[in-house]
Amino acid sequence: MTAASDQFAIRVTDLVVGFEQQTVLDHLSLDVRRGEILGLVGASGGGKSVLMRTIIGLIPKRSGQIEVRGRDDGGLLGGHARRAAAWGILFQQGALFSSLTARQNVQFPLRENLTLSDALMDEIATAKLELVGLGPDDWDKFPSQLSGGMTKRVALARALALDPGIVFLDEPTSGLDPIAAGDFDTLIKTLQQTLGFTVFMVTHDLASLNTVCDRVAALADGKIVAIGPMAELLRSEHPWVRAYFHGKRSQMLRPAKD
Ligand SMILES: Nc1ncnc2c1ncn2[C@@H]1O[C@H](COP(=O)(O)OP(=O)(O)OP(=O)(O)O)[C@@H](O)[C@H]1O
Repeated sequence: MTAASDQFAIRVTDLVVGFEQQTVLDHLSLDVRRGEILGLVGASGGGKSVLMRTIIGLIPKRSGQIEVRGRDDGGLLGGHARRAAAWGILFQQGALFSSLTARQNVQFPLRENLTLSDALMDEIATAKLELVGLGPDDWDKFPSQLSGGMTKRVALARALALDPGIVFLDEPTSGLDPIAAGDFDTLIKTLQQTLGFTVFMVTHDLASLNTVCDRVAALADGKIVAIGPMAELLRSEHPWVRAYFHGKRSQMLRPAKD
C-alpha cells in the first residue's frame, strides 16, 4: 500500500454509469480522503444515489475504476466479516425491517456476518443504540413506534454495527425538523470524530453542508464540477453551483444585510 493510496478511502476514476440510452455518470472522477466528511450535492435526478449505489456495488458500471479501501487493518474480524465491515450505509428512509425491533435491526448485520452468542450480540446492539443516543425504553420498539429522528438513529446504529471504516449516508436529515436535523448532524460529527470513520453523505441540507462537512462535491452533467471546503464552493464560477448556492432559496437562509 503506498502512502498516496492510504490517504484515500474511496477513489473513483473516469466512471461511466447509465441505463439503456441514458448516461447518468459521464467519466466522473472523485477522491474521498480517509477520515473526512464529504458532502455530495447535485440536482434532483442528477445521479447522486446512482453514484453511491455504484460505489457500494449495487449498480454495475459501464467503465472506469472504483477503489474502496474502507477498513483493511484486520482488527478482530475474520475474512468475510472484515469485508462486510468495510462500510455501512444509512438509506434515505432508514429502511428498517418493520417486523424487527430496534435492537433486532441493529443485530441483523451481526447475525449475517459473525458467529456470536445471543448475549454478546445483544450487548453489541445495545452499545450501538446507546452510542446514537437511544435508551433502554426504545430498544424493543418496532419501527412503527419510532419517530422519524429515532428511526434515523436506529438506522445509523445498524450502519455502525460492524465498526465500518466508511459510512454512506443518503440524505440523513431529510424529513427531520430543523432541531432534530441539527441534533443528527451533531451526532454524526461527534461519532466521526470519536470513531474516526470516513463519511460520504448525499444531502440537500445547506445547514449540514455548512456545519458537518469537511469538503463538499457538486455533481452536475454527470461529473464532479467543483469540490472543496464550503467556502470554496461558494466562490465557484460553475453556473449550476452558483445557481444552487446563490439562488433565491439559499439566499433566504442567510441573515439579511442591514
Ligand atoms: N435502477 C434504475 N434504472 C433506471 N434508471 C435509473 C435507475 N436508478 C436511477 N435511475 C435514473 O438515474 C438518474 C439519476 O437518479 P438518482 O436517483 O441517482 O438521482 P439523485 O441525484 O439521487 O436525485 P434525488 O436528489 O432526487 O434523490 C435518474 O434519471 C433516474 O431515473
